[in-house]
Amino acid sequence: MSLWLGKEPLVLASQSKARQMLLAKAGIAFESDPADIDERAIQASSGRSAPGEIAGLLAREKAFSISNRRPTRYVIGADQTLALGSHILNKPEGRAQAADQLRALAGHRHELHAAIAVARDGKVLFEHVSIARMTMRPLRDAEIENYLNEAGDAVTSSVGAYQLEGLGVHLFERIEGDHFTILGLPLLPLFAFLRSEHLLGI
Ligand SMILES: Nc1nc2c(ncn2[C@@H]2O[C@H](COP(=O)(O)OP(=O)(O)OP(=O)(O)O)[C@@H](O)[C@H]2O)c(=O)[nH]1
Repeated sequence: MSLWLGKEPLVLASQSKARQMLLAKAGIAFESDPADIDERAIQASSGRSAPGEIAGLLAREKAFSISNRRPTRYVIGADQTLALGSHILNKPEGRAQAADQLRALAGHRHELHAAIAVARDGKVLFEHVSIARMTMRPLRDAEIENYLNEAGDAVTSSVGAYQLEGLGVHLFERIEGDHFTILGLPLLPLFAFLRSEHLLGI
């Protein structure tokens, strides 16, 4: 018996290499079909400020946008929002912004709100938001520069300018939350839902 029992592969509405890797390593047959939505415009027009609500809204919008053009397919949308107190940070656009973000995060605890939504034929069947709490070490400017020299452009593909499973581990003194939430795809609640839909063989 294979692991994925769906008639057709899952559709992951994401260009995120981390999310694709997590599904692939979990043995799930899927196709990537990134949602081309304007996340910042949707966030701005939503009037929402709570990080979990923003992440949930964007995950739903991504799942909807792909589900409406992939009839009968189970589509996963995901989004991750970083909250430092009441400030919300998005993926840094380049090295300078990554350095600024790390200077702001260093010595403080921030939250990662990771949302998923599963849609089918334009209807949301499941949604969930998980939170991880990340305590970053105090960092001298020289440490930040050294980290950025070593980590390179990869820092712009993550909302906090780090890949925890890589060099990002050096930035932290405490982590509360599961690995999948931190990488942006809470697999445990997602798989519990898919199992309830008899789509998983384990
Ligand atoms: N590899 C890795 N990726 C991380 C980590 N923390 C956050 N991310 C990634 O940061 C990105 C958060 O930005 P999002 O806007 O949610 O997603 P995206 O990368 O734009 O991709 P879409 O799903 O297509 O919107 C996701 O790709 C997460 O996988 C981490 O510790 N390691």
